[in-house]
Amino acid sequence: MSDLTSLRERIDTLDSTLVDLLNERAQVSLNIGAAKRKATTTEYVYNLTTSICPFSLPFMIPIEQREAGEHFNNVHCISDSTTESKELHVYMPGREKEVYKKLERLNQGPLNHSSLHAIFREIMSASIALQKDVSIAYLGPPGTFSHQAAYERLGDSVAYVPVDRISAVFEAVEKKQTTYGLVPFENSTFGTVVETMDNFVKTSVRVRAETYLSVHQCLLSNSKMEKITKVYSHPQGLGQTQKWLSTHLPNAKLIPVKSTAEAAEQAAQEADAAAVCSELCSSLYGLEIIARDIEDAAANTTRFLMIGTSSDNATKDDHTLIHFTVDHRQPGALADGLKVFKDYGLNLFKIDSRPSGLRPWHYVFMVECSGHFQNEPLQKAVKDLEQYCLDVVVLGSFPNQRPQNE
Ligand SMILES: O=C(O)C(=O)C[C@]1(C(=O)O)C=C[C@@H](O)C=C1
Repeated sequence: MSDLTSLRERIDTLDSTLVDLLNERAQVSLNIGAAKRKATTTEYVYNLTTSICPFSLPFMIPIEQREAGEHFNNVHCISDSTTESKELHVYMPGREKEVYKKLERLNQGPLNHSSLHAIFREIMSASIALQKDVSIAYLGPPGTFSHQAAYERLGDSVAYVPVDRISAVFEAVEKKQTTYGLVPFENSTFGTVVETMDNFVKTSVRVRAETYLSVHQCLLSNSKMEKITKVYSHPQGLGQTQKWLSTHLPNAKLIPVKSTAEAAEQAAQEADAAAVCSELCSSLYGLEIIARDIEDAAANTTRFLMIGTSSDNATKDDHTLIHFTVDHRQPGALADGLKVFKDYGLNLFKIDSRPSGLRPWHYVFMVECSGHFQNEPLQKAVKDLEQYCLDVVVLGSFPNQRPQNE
């Protein structure tokens, strides 16, 4: 027998063991699904009859009441209680983070970590789909960076639903048309995605997970570089490549559209047009790659948030997103409000403000801090913050997934 034949026989035997093991794992996952279903029903009955959350007010007051000023001194805490616990949550970002960490520890090679990660991404994707039909809405059409980020997170076994605006991602989750949604939150070069922020201020969805994607922009077109007169992209795409575009295409008209993949779709239909988008759009929309890696900053990364109807349970390393409006009539209210995070040892990572939409020069502040809303320090901080605010909304907690070298 040749070496090759015997080595292939060895692979055949191992494959057969792998299939058995994968199915054994899948059966355990089905049992986990059944256990979660049972726990969900029990938890629901329990939470309806007891008040375990210190802030057990409804999560979000209707926008009409806010506009009428009926939102003063309201704290809305996301708890495991009432309506949200009726749902079976199969995507557990905290548990997945633990699984991936354990795999890295166990892995002695020759498989590298990222190959093992990709294999287990698909194993867990299949596992999720066995427990429940899962779908995720993203800013489409197919080929956007949102699409890629969602796929990297949830793998091949769930359904991907493209929508045409970021607000439609929120809507799909709110109306339970999809299980989850994925929205771009901030880019390391071009900053906060304001459309996402504005939707967070008026939504009832909760943050479930975060995910980071290295973003490499390409210039795609079916025209030669010297013939290009217009460039389509999402404002973030144009923003992340502004130096490159002003150097290489100083006279081109820059046209913002709703997404990078829509830009590719548009550029494919017009002469002398190009799109700033992902390389993937080249094959999806039939465009040539004119230039690769045209982002102005080498480590161009976009951070996305996965939204759903609830957050996952606390892990050892979580972040929480909160928005609040301060009472301007109290001097120093914002400074006092921010100090509560320090008082409870909670690190502040990010603070943004947006017009509240209620009246001119009135702002909603969005902060991201360490900690989980299920844990005492954050619960106490939120309670103290209430003293300085007209309204406090905890948007959710999620495991910290920031790449370690950043
Ligand atoms: O541990 C769970 O809760 C599971 O549902 C199992 C499992 C897995 O296959 O390992 C599947 C999906 C979750 O996102 C995390 C883990």
